[in-house]
Amino acid sequence: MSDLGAIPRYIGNYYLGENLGSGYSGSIFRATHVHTGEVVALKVQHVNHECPTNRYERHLYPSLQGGEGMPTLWACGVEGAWDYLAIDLLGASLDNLYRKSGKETMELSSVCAIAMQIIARLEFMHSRGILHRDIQLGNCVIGLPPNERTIYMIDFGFSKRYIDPGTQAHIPDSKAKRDFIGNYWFSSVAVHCRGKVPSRRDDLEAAALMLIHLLTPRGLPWTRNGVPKTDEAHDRLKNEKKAARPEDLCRGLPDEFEEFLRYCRRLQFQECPDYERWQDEFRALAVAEGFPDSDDFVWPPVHRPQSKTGPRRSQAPAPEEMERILNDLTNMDLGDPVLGDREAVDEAVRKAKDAVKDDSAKDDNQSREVIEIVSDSDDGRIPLDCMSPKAYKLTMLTRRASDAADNAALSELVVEFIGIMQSNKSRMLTKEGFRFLDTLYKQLADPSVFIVPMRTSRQRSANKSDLEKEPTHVKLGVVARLRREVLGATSNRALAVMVENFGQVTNKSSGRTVTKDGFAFLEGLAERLKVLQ
Ligand SMILES: Nc1ncnc2c1ncn2[C@@H]1O[C@H](COP(=O)(O)OP(=O)(O)OP(=O)(O)O)[C@@H](O)[C@H]1O
Repeated sequence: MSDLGAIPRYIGNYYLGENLGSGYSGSIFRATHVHTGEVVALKVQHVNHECPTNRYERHLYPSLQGGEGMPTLWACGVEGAWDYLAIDLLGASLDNLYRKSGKETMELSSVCAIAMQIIARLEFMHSRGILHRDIQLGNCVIGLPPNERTIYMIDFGFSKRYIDPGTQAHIPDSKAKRDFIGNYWFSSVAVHCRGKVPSRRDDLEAAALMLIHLLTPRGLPWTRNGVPKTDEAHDRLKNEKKAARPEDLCRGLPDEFEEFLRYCRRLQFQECPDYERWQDEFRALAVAEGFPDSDDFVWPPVHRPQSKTGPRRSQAPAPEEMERILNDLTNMDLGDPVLGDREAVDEAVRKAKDAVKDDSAKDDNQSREVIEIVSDSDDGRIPLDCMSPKAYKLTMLTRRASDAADNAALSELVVEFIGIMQSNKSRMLTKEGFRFLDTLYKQLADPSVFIVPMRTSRQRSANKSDLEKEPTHVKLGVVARLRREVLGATSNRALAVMVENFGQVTNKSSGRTVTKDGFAFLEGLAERLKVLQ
């Protein structure tokens, strides 16, 4: 830590004012240029500091100039015993904003904006051949007006070039034991717990963990005991981090967060992340939740009347509880046979389903209520009224698919499925999308089950192993082949196998995204279903 008392009042033509923050390696002051009057943030560090981060930053800053959300470097140098950097004066860090809000979690709209902006910042830094390596809330700050909606990256003291400027070669991977670089909370499992060399994927994983942290009451589990003070405590923290499964960390959150974390962890050491795709995913999520189509970070967040922000948790009864309530209602003697009369129930169910058919595209609240009462719970995780519109529509579509009476009805549902997938910016097949394909498969594989609603998942016996045995280049061509072959299919059974293959290949693809070939296959499927009765 710098000796604050020893820092002079003037350094490099700057007059030092208020101390804005002090870190392990130095202090930051609001400072005014003595000739121009320009106000900057002056990062000051003793030249003999054991960890000369200012010196590192000074060499990296020039490569980052001009990027959105990258502070401008106004001056730098050494004066006497002091190494200084004069950079844009910025506003509060995300950490400060989050703490001061006093809320358990950040609003989903804010987190989506943070996601889009941080991914864009990393894309820029990586495009300049630099890794951040210390992504955390304290290193993301908002600008001062008029830039208060922009998030800036600061603190490049741990940053490093991963591309050799001379040879353009990527840094090599290494199994050699190395000191940990990063932070306890958000550094990736590979870097923090397994001692791997950081690369682009690890910056992204840190961002993913940070986003999940913001949406989790009391934060990520391993952050709850504070900074570890002993090696044993640090080891415990690492073990907890390593053991935490994405599905547990992201329980109750929109799927995108779990998908993003898994995606980051699947990336290879030298692989270039698909930054654009993930910015699109979080933009699409925000839009699907009814927020503006913008990555502006608006703070404090604007109140939304029909907010579904924060983790999707609901006050609605658990599925078992709901079933018990319905049973009790059915058994009650209310005089008139209302719920107790099977025929009345069946009639109500039929009407409700008709209403949904008419209204399914409109997200009608009234029909939604009816459906919730007559339908069984989805998977017990996210109640219908808490789902994103895309998830909700796909869930409704799946229910209609399980009740479909013939191929013509299935054909129409496939067309609707295409419509839902294409109306969303994200073409990723979510678990609701997979459920629709599953149901379609079941209907096609065994036509005798038509009309009987199937709510349970079942084991599929078809030749999964054949597909798994195929080499990657064959797999890549599977959807293109399906697209061609679907038009010549002669039975529902053949279509079922194709739907299954399509689901498996998409599930194995890195983005689980429905490609152009995928949509063409689905269109062909809808056509074929009309022909095969
Ligand atoms: N440009 C800036 N404008 C305003 N405040 C800033 C600026 N840069 C940093 N700060 C404040 O100073 C704090 C420390 O900054 P920074 O992280 O760059 O320094 P550091 O010495 O590397 O810190 P640490 O050792 O904690 O990583 C930040 O959390 C932030 O609150």
